[in-house]
Amino acid sequence: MAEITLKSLAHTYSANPQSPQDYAIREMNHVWQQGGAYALLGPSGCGKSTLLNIISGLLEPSSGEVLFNGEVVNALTPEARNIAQVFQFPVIYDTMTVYDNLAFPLRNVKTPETRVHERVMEVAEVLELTSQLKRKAKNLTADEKQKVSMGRGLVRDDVSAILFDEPLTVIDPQLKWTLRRKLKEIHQRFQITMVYVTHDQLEASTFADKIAVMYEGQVVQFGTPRELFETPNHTFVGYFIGSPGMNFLDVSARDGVVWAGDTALTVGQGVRDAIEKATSSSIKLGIRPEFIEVHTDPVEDGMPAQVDHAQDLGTYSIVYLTLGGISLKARIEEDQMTPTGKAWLRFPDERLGLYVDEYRVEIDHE
Ligand SMILES: Nc1ncnc2c1ncn2[C@@H]1O[C@H](COP(=O)(O)OP(=O)(O)OP(=O)(O)O)[C@@H](O)[C@H]1O
Repeated sequence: MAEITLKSLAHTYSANPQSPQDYAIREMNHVWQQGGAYALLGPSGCGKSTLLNIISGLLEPSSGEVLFNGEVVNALTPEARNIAQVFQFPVIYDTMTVYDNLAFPLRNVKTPETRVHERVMEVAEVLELTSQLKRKAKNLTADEKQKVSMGRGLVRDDVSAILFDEPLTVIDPQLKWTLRRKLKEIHQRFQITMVYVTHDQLEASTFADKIAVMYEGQVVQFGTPRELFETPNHTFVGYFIGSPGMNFLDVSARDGVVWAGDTALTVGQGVRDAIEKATSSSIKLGIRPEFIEVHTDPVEDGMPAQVDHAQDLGTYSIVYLTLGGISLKARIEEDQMTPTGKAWLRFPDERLGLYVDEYRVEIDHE
């Protein structure tokens, strides 16, 4: 098992990189601690697979170092790094039985047969493959094949880490839910460092204790699911995490008033001071749909908004609003009145995030 450190790591596929956009991984420093359950979350093309392949040794980084327990492993092959990797699509031997497929990684490192049997039976049980062990892999369904592929990744308990690259893509939605829980269970049982790549926030939150959110080749935040929700460090995290994502308003301060376009916002002194202090031309206030107070009647400090429409999602509704010229989404619970025509909004100060040049800055709420 290993702690994995990425030191000044960068990667480009371009022979002649000219700008940061030419890098699939922009220079980063990052540590995956030994025994942690991590997710690497981000949209398509942000560099997740590139990073995973650099860690496993399938790809050599353009610059920087990968360290396992403090030792540089850049020159080591994937086998020498002792990493197990589970890919999006099954990697199994069709002509072998399920048992032999699961046993393969262990036999490959000359594990005694009694131990092979123990581990194969243990992993088969967790993945509910026990009744399939004698079947030839080629006769399995796509779901079953991927379970075997995952089992092959999980069967060795002496690996440095297990890397999963969107392993549930081909799995039926109902089974996905079960397998995510199983993976978590396996992690708790074996305490192996696991990094799980996905573009699905739900998948990341169910599996991982901590999530690294990637955007344009950078880890823009590394935190618990709760931290990513409550205090996104970057506008992208605010937008990407949550359903729907965070609302952002371009703001400026003039004559002691905070403006979003031509609309004066009612915000506290701390927020106003922080906006006045910011020197950039890119200043945004962020507020989650869950935290906007929506009133059906005028309230003190309530900002009048137009209600465009509401979407009833069963236990809650999403209300689409326009404040000044700005579109906002608010989430209201089922016991709350859904406004029609007009609503009055309040932004609780402690729920507002201030973003300067896309990164969150502290607000002094005193
Ligand atoms: N072999 C390659 N040659 C050239 N460019 C590549 C190669 N592999 C990836 N890229 C580019 O590098 C960037 C990062 O790709 P990568 O596959 O790592 O992202 P990702 O987050 O894993 O995306 P996805 O979820 O779609 O797999 C993208 O712009 C991609 O087009």
